[in-house]
Amino acid sequence: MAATSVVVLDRGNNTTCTVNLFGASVVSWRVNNQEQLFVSKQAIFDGKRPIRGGVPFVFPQFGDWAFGPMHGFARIARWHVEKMPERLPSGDVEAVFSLMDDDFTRSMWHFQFRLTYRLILREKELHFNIGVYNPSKELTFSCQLLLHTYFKVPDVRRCQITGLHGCMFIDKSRDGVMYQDTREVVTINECTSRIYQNTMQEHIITNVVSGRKMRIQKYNFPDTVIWNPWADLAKEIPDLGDDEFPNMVCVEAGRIAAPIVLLPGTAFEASQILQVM
Ligand SMILES: O=P(O)(O)OC[C@H]1O[C@H](O)[C@H](O)[C@@H](O)[C@@H]1O
Repeated sequence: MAATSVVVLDRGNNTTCTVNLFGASVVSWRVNNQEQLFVSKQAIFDGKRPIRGGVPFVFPQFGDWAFGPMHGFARIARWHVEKMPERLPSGDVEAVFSLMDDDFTRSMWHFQFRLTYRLILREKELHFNIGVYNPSKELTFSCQLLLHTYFKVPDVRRCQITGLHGCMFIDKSRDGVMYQDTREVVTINECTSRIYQNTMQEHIITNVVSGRKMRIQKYNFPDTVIWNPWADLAKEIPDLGDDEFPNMVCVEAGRIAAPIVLLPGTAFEASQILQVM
């Protein structure tokens, strides 16, 4: 399989979702021809480095990892197509991807696992359904899971994000200490890297493409990471243009603070729905 193999879900009316099998990274979501996701112009598609933008799949570790690459191996592993895009009776289009342990994953993480990733493209929505299964007969594992969604925005300084009011967060861009956000809506005006805990089930981001709003609904994803590198850090990221940071905001639904613990033979499910309002 070539490094850049893609699968396209096409709902008609120029509404499509493109998935790169490298990492099962969603690299495009167009609604009526309007791209909703940010992918850097400098993104590298070499089948080795994670793709800068879209929706990288973070598993089994969020952030730095002693045993493997930053944000785990799922975003740099070759996924399988479990089910090619298929039109449902509703007219929506569904595709299913999977990742199992192999020599590559076991070289970093000595556990058997199976991930299933079901995407459903609706008229103005994209559904992400994730299953994590532990097929082992003896071993329990714990893991983190996150969808590192990069939303495309005309100017991040004009975005407001709801659903974080009163939440505790770890500020990775400062000292990793815990703070509480008392703002009704969150705005971003500097380098931001925060892990908010026990966030609301729904976030709304204002001023995404065409001045519209984006609704994020999440299930079994108690945490939300907000990330924008801003000007100085952007210069240090080789696969991100120096002037691109205003056009992206990462709002990432995940399970970070309390990792998923899977006993032998058990499974975990989580999902996210993105909706253009
Ligand atoms: O550059 P990456 O490995 O893709 O990570 C990009 C960013 O992801 C998350 O949002 C983290 O909170 C940040 O600390 C990290 O810099």
